[in-house]
Amino acid sequence: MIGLIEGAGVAIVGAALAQAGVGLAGTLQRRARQARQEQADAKLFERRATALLRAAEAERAKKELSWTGLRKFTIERKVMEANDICSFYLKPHDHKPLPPFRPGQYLTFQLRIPDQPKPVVRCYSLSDGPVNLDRYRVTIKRLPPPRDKPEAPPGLSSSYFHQSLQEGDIVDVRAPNGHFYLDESTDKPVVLIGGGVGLTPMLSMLNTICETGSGRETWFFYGVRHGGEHAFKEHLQQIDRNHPNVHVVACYSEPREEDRKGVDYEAEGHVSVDLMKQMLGAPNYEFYICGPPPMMKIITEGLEDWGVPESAINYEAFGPATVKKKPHPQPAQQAEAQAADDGVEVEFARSGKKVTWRPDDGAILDLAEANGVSLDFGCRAGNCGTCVTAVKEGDVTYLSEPGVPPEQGSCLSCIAVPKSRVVLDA
Ligand SMILES: NC(=O)C1=CN([C@@H]2O[C@H](COP(=O)(O)OP(=O)(O)OC[C@H]3O[C@@H](n4cnc5c(N)ncnc54)[C@H](OP(=O)(O)O)[C@@H]3O)[C@@H](O)[C@H]2O)C=CC1
Repeated sequence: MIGLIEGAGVAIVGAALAQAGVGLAGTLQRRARQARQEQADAKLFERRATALLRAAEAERAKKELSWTGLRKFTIERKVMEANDICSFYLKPHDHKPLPPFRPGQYLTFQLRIPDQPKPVVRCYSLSDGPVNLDRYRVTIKRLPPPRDKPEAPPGLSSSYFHQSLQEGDIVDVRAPNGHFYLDESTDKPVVLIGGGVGLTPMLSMLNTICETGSGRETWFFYGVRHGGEHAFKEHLQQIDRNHPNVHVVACYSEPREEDRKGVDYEAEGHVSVDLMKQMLGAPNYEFYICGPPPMMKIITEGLEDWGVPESAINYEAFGPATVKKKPHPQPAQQAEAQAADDGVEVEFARSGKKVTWRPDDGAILDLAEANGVSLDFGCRAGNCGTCVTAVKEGDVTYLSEPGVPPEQGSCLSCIAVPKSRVVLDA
């Protein structure tokens, strides 16, 4: 009996110990989880605090070091990155420090090109991060004639950069500018999308994410035709290898025989929203896009259809066919929109031309060019002010917010559209 009781006692104590053991293990596991969570929170807090400090310091340095008007820069180095794509490393000729910029911003150049009656203004994205700032870098593709118009001249300023400007030459440059830049105040997962030389601002963002040690989940989808056009290949593959939070996906639309899938590139075809759906699963990312206009249009629309809110889609467009987001007119704007659909008269007074504008014609600058009226332009994004044109009659509205609003009675023709009949001094 005693033996039985003793046996039962041992069993009870054993069970109690086992239970205590389970309880202890559970407690230890909970504590370990808690400690890991606290560690992760502390890391996140540290990263955010560092990012905020860096942003405040950058803002201070920018105010102190930025310049107005033109500043002289020496082309220190020219580096070919792929067929027809060249990087230009620019050192300030005055040897003074450079202001930081936001990853995604661009420089505006005022070029004195022989045989051109006026200085030519062009904007090129900075292609490196703003972390080690002893020089700026822009990467420029020598623009060939359009594929469907081989007889047209190649890009004026990109040819000048590639063929005429040499190491040691001096160029006039305005301070970094632009509204398209990476939001560094958040840790939200981000998707960068680049096409062709449109990879330049994305590279600036990607380098910043890596150089600042941000642990932010980052995807970079970019498309080129083949290995011959694959600029920064080794650099991007190295980033993909060395940063577990960063995933780089290269797509070739026309791979050559020697291009190896899985080695040189990851996917065949265009960068597409379908590919992103496969690889990302869900659309809860911040998206940044820069590339050829048809790519920007199709991807922007695809992302909206996938449920990405408009506020999470950021894009850069230099060039005539900017992305036109789906309009959501207020009732009061319906009549105006309808009138615009029916056509609005635009008169270029000095050229003696009257033409009808419809929404598909794009900005007034695009309309002018399509009708043989020559207007000056620079950034084609409403920032540099080169395209300012006097409005003699009527009123305009803008496709995107002007960087610097023009004087009363003038408009930025590169992003302006007529509200009603307008007469322009052009
Ligand atoms: N900061 C900025 O705003 C900058 C903007 N850019 C812009 O980037 C553009 C890049 O030009 P470029 O290098 O000549 O580009 P490419 O014409 O070489 O095109 C690059 C890649 O994009 C592909 N592509 C074409 N259409 C689509 C589409 N609908 N969807 C997905 N992919 C597509 C092309 O495929 P395919 O073989 O079918 O042609 C090609 O693989 C320029 O138009 C310029 O305006 C460039 C630099 C800076």
